[in-house]
Amino acid sequence: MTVEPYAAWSVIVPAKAADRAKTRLAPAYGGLRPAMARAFALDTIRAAGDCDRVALVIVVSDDDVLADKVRDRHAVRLVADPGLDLNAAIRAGADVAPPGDRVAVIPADLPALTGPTLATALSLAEPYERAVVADGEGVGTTLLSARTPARLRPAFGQGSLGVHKAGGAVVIDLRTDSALRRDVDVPRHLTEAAMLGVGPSTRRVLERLRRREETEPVTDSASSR
Ligand SMILES: Nc1nc2c(ncn2[C@@H]2O[C@H](COP(=O)(O)OP(=O)(O)OP(=O)(O)O)[C@@H](O)[C@H]2O)c(=O)[nH]1
Ligand SMILES: C=C(OP(=O)(O)O)C(=O)O
Repeated sequence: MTVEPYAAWSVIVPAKAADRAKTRLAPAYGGLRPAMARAFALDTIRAAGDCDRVALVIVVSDDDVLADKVRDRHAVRLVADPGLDLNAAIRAGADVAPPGDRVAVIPADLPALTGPTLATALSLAEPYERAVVADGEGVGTTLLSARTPARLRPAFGQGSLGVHKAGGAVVIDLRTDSALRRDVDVPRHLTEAAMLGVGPSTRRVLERLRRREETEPVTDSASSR
């Protein structure tokens, strides 16, 4: 009997430089925001690297600290950010993916993602020319895949799920509480990700946050919020 080998996947992870990333978290977490953004990226990259379906993780970023932490990891390739926008960064990643590999892109803000969860999504996406996973709100995109890098055609941005569906991407129906659907844009999302269980880098930042909250005096106005 001939057993078909599993397809090899390249997974692109675009990550904004941490000093500019995750600005919607700034009001809640202040000075910890850059460390938090970088920790989400590190845990997302770790999960992609842990996924047994993934042959290559392509990290597109200008974040030097992040680059130093991942450059020696097995099967990670670093690509410079073209400095335009998210879709241009993804296209720069797709340009270096092996042309015969299936390719997927996930945002770098999935701190609860694990290798097996990503493997399940990639297996479900495999039969399709293009496939998409919806974020927890069912509006944005947390995974876009294509049979070849040239066919990825990323259209991330507000309401991207609808745009990707209109472009023919088939929706991969994961449970709403899948870690692959819990991107962290606002503080409530971080609470939800923490309940799912985040990776080690994000755990360390949450521990710093807890210590900071313990040492900060609670004022009357703060306690009444
Ligand atoms: N390399 C790269 N990554 C990007 C760029 N824009 C967004 N991203 C990444 O794409 C993912 C999804 O983007 P957003 O959720 O909008 O992240 P963000 O822009 O850091 O967050 P906000 O400032 O709160 O809007 C995040 O992991 C970002 O780091 C870009 O221009 N270049
Ligand atoms: C960029 C996107 O969304 P967000 O900024 O909400 O993560 C998207 O879902 O395409």
